[in-house]
Amino acid sequence: MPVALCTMSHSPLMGRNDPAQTVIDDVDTAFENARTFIAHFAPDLVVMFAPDHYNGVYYDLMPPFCIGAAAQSVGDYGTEAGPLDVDRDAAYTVAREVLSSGVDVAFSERMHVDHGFAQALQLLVGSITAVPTVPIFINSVAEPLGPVSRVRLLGEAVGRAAANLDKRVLFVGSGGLSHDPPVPQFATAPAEVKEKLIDGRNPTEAERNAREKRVIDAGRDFAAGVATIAPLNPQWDRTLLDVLASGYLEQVDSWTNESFVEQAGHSSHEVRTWIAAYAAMSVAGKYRVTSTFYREIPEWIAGFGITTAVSIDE
Ligand SMILES: O=C(O)CCc1cccc(O)c1O
Ligand SMILES: [Fe+2]
Repeated sequence: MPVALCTMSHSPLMGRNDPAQTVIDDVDTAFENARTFIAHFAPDLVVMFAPDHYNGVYYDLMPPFCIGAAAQSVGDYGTEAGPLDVDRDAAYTVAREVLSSGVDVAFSERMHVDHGFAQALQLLVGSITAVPTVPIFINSVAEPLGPVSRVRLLGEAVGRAAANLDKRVLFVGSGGLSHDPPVPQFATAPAEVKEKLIDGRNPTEAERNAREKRVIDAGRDFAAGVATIAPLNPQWDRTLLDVLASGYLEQVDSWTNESFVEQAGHSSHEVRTWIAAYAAMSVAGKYRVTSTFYREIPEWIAGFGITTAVSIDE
């Protein structure tokens, strides 16, 4: 069965701190093209890699990776809340293959996910229940992180599992590219924030609003050039897009986690989701990137990219 790929940046600042209308129009067109691509491919299953931002997964038990056999969206930033339409059988099959490969992935019968999953599903397929999904969490914010080579191996193992599902599988990666939104860091957080990073599920409405306001304010300051967060790095982003399109994904193995932070900001680790998706795609043979959108969008605190790809031997 054929496989296809769509990777995209997400940003909950979309619609909350918008750039010029021409930029929005360009992004809308790119998403429209991605939706057309996906509709044409007609996936039976979405296998989706996405991060979390201390809305669903916390330091009480922080896995590097987790496959969900069932998942709940927390509905942060006005995204759709409630259960995703998870294909449990496919999730178990994928988990078995990944574990057999020696990648020690966590597994959940009630994974909690945030805008990293929900916004992408809503933008690409319309809702969190539109297409059966296997959600795969990739820790992209909570230190310590393993080497990015492990993410590539995770992606390959997922790709092998997908090949045995007898389904048209769309691999999705959600996150990145270069960006440094004000996500708290455990090491430097004050005690009360530390506690929220360990066990912050079900925040009060006031707590959620305060968190979201902090990020929205940061977006406003960043676009005005007065924020203290790291700049976007379009050159780094373009290099990453080139590496992913080249098919020679082992190149990322030499990229240290420190280099991601130094060159592209703390949340650039979210491109782990793109690396995993492309690695999964690579298992089916050579692939061709069929569309690439890229634009720096400081208002959304994102080097903002959208790509689609198909197998060449399809
Ligand atoms: O609320 C948060 O913790 C971060 C929100 C956020 C902002 C910009 C780009 C992102 O990828 C993102 O996730
Ligand atoms: Fe994010």
